[in-house]
Amino acid sequence: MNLLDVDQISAKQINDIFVLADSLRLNNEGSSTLLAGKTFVLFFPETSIRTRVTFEKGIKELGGECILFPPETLDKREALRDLMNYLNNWVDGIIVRHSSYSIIQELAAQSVMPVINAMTSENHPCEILSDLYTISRQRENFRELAYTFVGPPGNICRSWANVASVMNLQFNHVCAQGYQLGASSANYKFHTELEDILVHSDVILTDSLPMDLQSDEYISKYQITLERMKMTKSNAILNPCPPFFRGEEVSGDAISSDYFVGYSFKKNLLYVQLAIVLYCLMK
Ligand SMILES: NC(=O)NCCC[C@H](N)C(=O)O
Repeated sequence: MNLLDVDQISAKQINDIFVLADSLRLNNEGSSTLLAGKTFVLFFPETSIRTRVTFEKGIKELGGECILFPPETLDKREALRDLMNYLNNWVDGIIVRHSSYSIIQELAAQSVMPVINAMTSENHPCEILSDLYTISRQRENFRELAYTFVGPPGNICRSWANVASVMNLQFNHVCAQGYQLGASSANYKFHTELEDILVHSDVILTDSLPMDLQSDEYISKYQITLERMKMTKSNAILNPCPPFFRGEEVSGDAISSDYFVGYSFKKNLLYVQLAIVLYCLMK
């Protein structure tokens, strides 16, 4: 199977991926040859760091091989259908970061092997599944928490909204008027007043700001500062999507505080992405 976005898999499948990630994390014996003889083609821009390091490291640790191309390789004149029908001869999986989600969907439609979306402009399923996995292993009541995303309705916001609807989570989106992701639902509520919703929030999520939101007016109203984090529920956490920018969507004092869950929070990207690879190969 493919992993194109979180709203294309079920809550049970997400749970199965999380259980697989547990066993990889706890380093079950014999796992080191699970991908022996398997070859993965990766399409990543040179600027990708975390997602690529963890996919490549994980695949190699389980005995698999990675062949890396820049995503522009997919923008050549050759029809993707032709490219995929050649790759189908030799390759066991495709992992692709490309701005265009429709290119990834087209690759998947032509592929006999799993295609995994490693981020598009529309969505970022692997990152969000990894974040939710980490929260779920730190907080047993993760399904009852209030998740508040403050920022643009981009790829990170959209994948959080999608996972919220699959897992039936309470997801708040806070941004300026006009930046709503979609209609309100049981799992998606849009707000323009940050302070009003912080008091009901357990997990604060951010993404970097596009140019049109990098104004003093927006930043003073919506930046996550230490003072604002103090308004949240007890035990609340701040999980900014990297790369994050101090002085823009988050303040330096919020990042230096105990609310920031830290760099180790992303450690599970390695296990969750590998679990996704193994799960997609099995199904
Ligand atoms: N760690 C990552 O994979 N970063 C995600 C960056 C998300 C950001 N909205 C972007 O599209 O560049």
